[in-house]
Amino acid sequence: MKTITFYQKKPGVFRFMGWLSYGITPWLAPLILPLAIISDRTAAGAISLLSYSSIGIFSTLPDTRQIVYSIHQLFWGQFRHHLLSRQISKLLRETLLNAGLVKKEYQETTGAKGRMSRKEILHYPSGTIHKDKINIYIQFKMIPGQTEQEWERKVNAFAHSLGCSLVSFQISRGIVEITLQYGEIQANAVTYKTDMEHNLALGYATGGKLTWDFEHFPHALIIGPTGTGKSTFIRNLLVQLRSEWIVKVADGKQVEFTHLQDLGFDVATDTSGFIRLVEEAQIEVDQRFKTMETQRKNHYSQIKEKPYFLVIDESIYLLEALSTKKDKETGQSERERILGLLRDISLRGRAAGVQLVMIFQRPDSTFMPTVIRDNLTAKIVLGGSKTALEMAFGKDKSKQLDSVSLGHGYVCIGDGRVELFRFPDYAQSTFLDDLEPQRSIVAIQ
Ligand SMILES: Nc1ncnc2c1ncn2[C@@H]1O[C@H](COP(=O)(O)OP(=O)(O)OP(=O)(O)O)[C@@H](O)[C@H]1O
Repeated sequence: MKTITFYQKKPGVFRFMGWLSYGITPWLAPLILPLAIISDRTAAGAISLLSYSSIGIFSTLPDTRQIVYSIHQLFWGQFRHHLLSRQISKLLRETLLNAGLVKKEYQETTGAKGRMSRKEILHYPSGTIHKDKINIYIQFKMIPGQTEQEWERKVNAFAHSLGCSLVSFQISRGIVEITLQYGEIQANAVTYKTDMEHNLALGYATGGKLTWDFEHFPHALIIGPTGTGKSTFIRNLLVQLRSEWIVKVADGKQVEFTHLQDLGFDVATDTSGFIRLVEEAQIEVDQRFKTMETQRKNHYSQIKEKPYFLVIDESIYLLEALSTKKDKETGQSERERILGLLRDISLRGRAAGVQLVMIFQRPDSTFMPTVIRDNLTAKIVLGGSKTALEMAFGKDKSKQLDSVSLGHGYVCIGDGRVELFRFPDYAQSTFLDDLEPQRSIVAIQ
């Protein structure tokens, strides 16, 4: 991680000249040093000439060229670093000023002819800046008298002025922390699962592979409007579900995952199939709980059960199709009954090892009651529409989040912070090719 200096005031020309001289030290030193230490000018000139000839020869020989370049970089890099600090500081000072986050003071002076003049003095907050290959981490100390709200309202301005996207924003004890992403998160490689751990890679965040530990943070909620890469993202998840785990898929779109049937998956494509899968999953929860009770255990792994996944794609289509007519006996409609079962799975699924992965195209509280939503502890938003972000992460956490480009999303696991991540583009044909050998092993067994 590199540190960038934040200049509260525009650095002067002397500082610039100082860094420039430092940057060209390897080229200036052979000229100045001999002259400085040897009083005999002819000898100094000869040493200088010898040094330059050596540098010239070293720069042309393939074996030593790299050494000369590295020495040059060491010094010149510092000068460039100064230029970057100047440039970023300038942009930040402008942003702070335009955002009204600068304290202004006026100084009145009386001139020689008794004329009064008023000078504006600007006090910028002190700050530190760090940078890695992907993010810029900015920390400002609030000026006494400033409020959190003043900063919150303007935080996006920092992202816009630096041409970055906002990754996170936090204020604590007068310290404002802003993380901006300027580089690309690389997510070229599909993650194949090679271990038995009860976790799945969701993609890549700035710190590397992003893993969802579904044992501790059960159930996933995925929201992504059409075209945001939902199906691609699900393929990235499905390919990691180990063949010995139980996987059921309700496919509301009736196209996306239907062909998984050919590979031995239990896929439901219509309403009755969807109802069956939800009922079965809830019965599974019940049965596992009963077995755990009789064996005096409290976790499904202790009764030798495997993780069970119920993946519901396009949940709204499936829930919408359910009848809302109240049953005379139970006083409950079919939709209410199924939502009740889903709620039960979401509440008791963790101990039983039954995981819900619910995918929505649009956020809609009618089909995603708060109680279910709150129990889906891994929340993922692709695309990043404001309503989707608010529904998944709540108003506070989503306030400063911008929409993201294709292949990116935001994730929040448990009570953690919202993180930007990227997932690989994963073609359907490759996915099916990848699954074929896995499932045929199960079929042979
Ligand atoms: N991670 C990614 N990087 C680059 N392109 C991607 C990525 N994920 C998906 N895409 C591209 O975006 C397009 C839409 O992807 P996908 O079909 O998965 O989206 P979707 O949200 O399921 O859309 P729909 O709801 O219309 O089916 C595809 O052309 C796909 O190649």
